[in-house]
Amino acid sequence: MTALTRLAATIAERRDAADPDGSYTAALLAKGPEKTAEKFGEEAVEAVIEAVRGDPARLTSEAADVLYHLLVMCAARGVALDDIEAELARREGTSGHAEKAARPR
Ligand SMILES: N=c1c2ncn([C@@H]3O[C@H](COP(=O)(O)OP(=O)(O)OP(=O)(O)O)[C@@H](O)[C@H]3O)c2ncn1[C@@H]1O[C@H](COP(=O)(O)O)[C@@H](O)[C@H]1O
Repeated sequence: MTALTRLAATIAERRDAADPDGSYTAALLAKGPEKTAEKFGEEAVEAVIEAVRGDPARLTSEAADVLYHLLVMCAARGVALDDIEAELARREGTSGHAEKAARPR
């Protein structure tokens, strides 16, 4: 099991059972899906800033925040890491250029 898989399972547990006083994840989810989306957006912008600045260690840290907040945002809407992995698997082998060219106009 990867750290990402364990993190997704922890987030689902916190969503379904945890006390917001003892869990940041539960406290954030208790504020609603819109708040989780806002936090994801903030963290994504921080990662963009670090990508532009170019320090790999700081970008790694911000990227970890982005993945955590992405999973919390998706959990708030009932989307699991398994669902995202299935979508990625469906796309495997299809070039981004080919997918774009096949879109309805
Ligand atoms: N990976 C993370 C993780 N990454 C970031 N964060 C938290 O995300 C928060 C982001 O900080 P900010 O200052 O941007 O946000 P904020 O303090 O909520 O401020 P507001 O803007 O919301 O007012 C910090 O409290 C970080 O600690 C995380 N909190 C939890 N996890 C994982 O989730 C697990 C469960 O955590 P709990 O739910 O707290 O038990 C942990 O064991 C970790 O594995």
